[in-house]
Amino acid sequence: MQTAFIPYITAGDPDLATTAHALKLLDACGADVIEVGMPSSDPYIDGPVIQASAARALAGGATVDAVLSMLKEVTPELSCPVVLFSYLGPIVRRGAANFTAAVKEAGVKGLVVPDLPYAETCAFRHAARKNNLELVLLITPTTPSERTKEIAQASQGFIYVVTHKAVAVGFGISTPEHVRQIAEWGADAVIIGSTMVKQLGEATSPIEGLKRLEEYARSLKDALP
Ligand SMILES: O=P(O)(O)OC[C@@H](O)[C@@H](O)c1c[nH]c2ccccc12
Repeated sequence: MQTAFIPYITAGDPDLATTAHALKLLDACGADVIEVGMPSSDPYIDGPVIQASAARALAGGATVDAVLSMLKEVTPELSCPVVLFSYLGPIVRRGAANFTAAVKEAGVKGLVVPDLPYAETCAFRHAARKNNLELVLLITPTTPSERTKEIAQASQGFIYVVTHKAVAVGFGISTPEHVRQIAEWGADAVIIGSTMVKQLGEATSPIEGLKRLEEYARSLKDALP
């Protein structure tokens, strides 16, 4: 079994033109899915690296519309699917129906809404399904097992950790050695967020950042069997 490589980047960090390049580059490096984060002003579920990255993206003018129009341009050129991470705020402001339609229009295949309470997923799933978008749900090792079963059944595409379907493991994965080890456990996918974001965020220029991102992404992809 092959373990899929799923890098995460924040849209608009440091600017949307760089994100467009980064998407093409990660696709060329063999990403199997790319997670794109919609920058949020209160990304409270994210760790410090991605929070800082979202702040830079917002300071650089990455609005919801600007992010979606960048994605609309770029997704036709990618061979791998893009999954959008968005907090509930922008979705509620636009309305679930409008938001999911705009996301679909941008060529996005799936949606992760980390602060969507499970109890609310039903209505939301309906809007997502109408637009052919897969709604990926998350569970943690402390989710009670009954609830885990329910969520695993409701999740589409993959579940962001457990049973019956593709299992994607994420949080704290940063080195080729980690990636190799997770592939040995038999996970269907590994997700790398913070350290991916650092390659762009710690660089002195977008060009240097894209170069670092490419080298880093290749080193992880090469570590997979
Ligand atoms: O950053 P890490 O430790 O590599 O973990 C991935 C995680 O950040 C990424 O999948 C992610 C980005 N935004 C999120 C919001 C909720 C859950 C997960 C995420």
